[in-house]
Amino acid sequence: MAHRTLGRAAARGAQTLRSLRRTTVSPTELADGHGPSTSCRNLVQCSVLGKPRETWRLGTTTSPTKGYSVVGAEQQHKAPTQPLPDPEVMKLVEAALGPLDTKPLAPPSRPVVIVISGPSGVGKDAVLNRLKEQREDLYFVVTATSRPKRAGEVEGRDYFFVSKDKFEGWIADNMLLEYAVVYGEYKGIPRQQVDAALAAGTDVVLRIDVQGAATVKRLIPDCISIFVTADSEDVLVKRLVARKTEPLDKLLVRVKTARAENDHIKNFDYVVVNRDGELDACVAEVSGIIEAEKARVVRRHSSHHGGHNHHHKAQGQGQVAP
Ligand SMILES: Nc1ncnc2c1ncn2[C@@H]1O[C@H](COP(=O)(O)OP(=O)(O)OP(=O)(O)O)[C@@H](O)[C@H]1O
Ligand SMILES: Nc1nc2c(ncn2[C@@H]2O[C@H](COP(=O)(O)O)[C@@H](O)[C@H]2O)c(=O)[nH]1
Repeated sequence: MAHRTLGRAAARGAQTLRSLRRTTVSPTELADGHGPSTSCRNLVQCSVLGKPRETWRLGTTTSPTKGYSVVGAEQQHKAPTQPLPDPEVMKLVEAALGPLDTKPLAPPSRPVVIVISGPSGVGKDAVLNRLKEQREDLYFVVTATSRPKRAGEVEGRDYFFVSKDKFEGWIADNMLLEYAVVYGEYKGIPRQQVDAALAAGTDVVLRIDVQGAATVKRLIPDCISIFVTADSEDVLVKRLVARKTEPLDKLLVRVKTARAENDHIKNFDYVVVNRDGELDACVAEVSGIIEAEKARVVRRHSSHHGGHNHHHKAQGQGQVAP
């Protein structure tokens, strides 16, 4: 699948970046033609010539006292050379044991459902939007709502915006995996999106409120649930106020709800703090959790099928008609 290939390429790129090492060269070394390598010198020269973006991308920093600190020197090094297997010995092994199997030794990981939840304004959308850019291997479900579209929101990207009547029709037709009334409006997960992605072997990400997370955990016990929180209540509320999407009365409801939601952290598998100004760190943590969970042997055992049996009627919560 094309997007899986892209995902693997992204992971390889991240690995390469992780393996980069910091080295230091002085301007004199550069002028002399010494230093780590030609392309590394070029990177530093970019910085000297005032192209900060080029050098920033590879993590280069400048130091007035020590010269120029460069990340990227190791990129020039070849992977350690592997000795070639002796063909004669290979023949002897195959003669003794029969043809060697080229199938992957690790069983493939079954697709997982990842639930991202947390209080309003904590940054769930911000985290997921960044994750989308990095992880083309994941499917991000677009949920449905009866809430009116906010300025800047796009149909089919942020939500499927539908009337209350239409939403209730979907409930009656069992088209929603989960639904709830959140801040007085219907929100629900179109079942078909989840089923299609899982059937294609793709991991699915759901961004839902805490009551929805509890419902999905009950329907899909082996889902990975992650509660995103902020540094403090003060930081959370400042974020919500700065977003300017709610009038004061509705904002107060969200803050009161956030207080109650925080008590539900214990029901989640993971809690991740989306620290102020450190969105990327939060995204990396979420991505790391997903990778670690997918590497768990229990998720790879082909005979284990726990979890994805969610084909009974959606259990809406707080089903007071909005
Ligand atoms: N790490 C961060 N540091 C500073 N600001 C952030 C951070 N993460 C998100 N924000 C900002 O906080 C605001 C709220 O974020 P966002 O809309 O993603 O929250 P949310 O959890 O999806 O909210 P809701 O549940 O109401 O949809 C946005 O203006 C966003 O840009
Ligand atoms: N239980 C569900 N909650 C959902 C779903 N889709 C979104 N949400 C959550 O609603 C709140 C408020 O969102 P907003 O866009 O009005 O600010 C937020 O916490 C979302 O995660 C869903 O399908 N089910």
